[in-house]
Amino acid sequence: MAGELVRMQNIAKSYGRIRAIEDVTLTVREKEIVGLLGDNGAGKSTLIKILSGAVPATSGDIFIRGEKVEMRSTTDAIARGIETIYQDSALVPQLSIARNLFLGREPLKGPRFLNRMDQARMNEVAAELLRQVGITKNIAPTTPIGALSGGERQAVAIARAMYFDSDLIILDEPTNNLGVAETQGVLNFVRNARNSGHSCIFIAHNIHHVFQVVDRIVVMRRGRVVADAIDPKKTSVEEVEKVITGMEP
Ligand SMILES: Nc1ncnc2c1ncn2[C@@H]1O[C@H](COP(=O)(O)OP(=O)(O)OP(=O)(O)O)[C@@H](O)[C@H]1O
Repeated sequence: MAGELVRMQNIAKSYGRIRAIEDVTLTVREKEIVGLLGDNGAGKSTLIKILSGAVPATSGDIFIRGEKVEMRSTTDAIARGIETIYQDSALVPQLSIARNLFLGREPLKGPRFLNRMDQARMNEVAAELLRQVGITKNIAPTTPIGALSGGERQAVAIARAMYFDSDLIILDEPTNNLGVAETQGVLNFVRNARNSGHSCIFIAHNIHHVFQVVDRIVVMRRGRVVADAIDPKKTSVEEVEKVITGMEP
């Protein structure tokens, strides 16, 4: 079995007097796709915000490949190989696809002190990535992000995480507001992510989408993990719905 990539151990988070999550332990193995499910307010977003460095935990520890780490900012998390993709993920609509792919990590050309971006190289890599993530329509790397559909934007954000070789890609509701074909595109990217050696945490309200791509389902309810080893191949959507709502016998 593949090794453990991430372990969040006994994590708690309070916002003032509100306990958003309590004593949560979550692990993700190498090349594993974990589906994180739970009703509104169950604590899913809070948990992944802690892992992505966006908010600090009140208590608990995070380990990456067994080493204890501090996630003080999203930059810390990205440096540790954890990339989070939200709906409309930090892409700049006015900038081109190529510029968005390299945002903050642009390749340079000529002497370093001139700080000149290598536009041709960015376009070349972007064109190849667009092909890899299945944007086969004739979209040039110089197209502004603002001209793309929701699904195509997700594809660009996922391509970015894959190109910079993030170990763990967190997708928070990536299929929200997407059409059928675009949704299938995103689900394909997730499958490809595993095939190319990445791990994912996939959060979606649509359980059917989660069932299609994940290796294991974790369910949160009222700030706690109530199930963490559900195999989607061995259960039904209805059974998982019961766990989510707390209606199981
Ligand atoms: N910034 C905040 N300040 C105060 N309370 C918060 C804050 N963020 C989240 N909470 C509370 O923490 C709890 C967990 O919320 P969280 O957003 O993590 O749940 P979720 O499972 O992601 O829900 P959803 O599916 O609706 O996004 C909720 O009770 C929520 O109201």
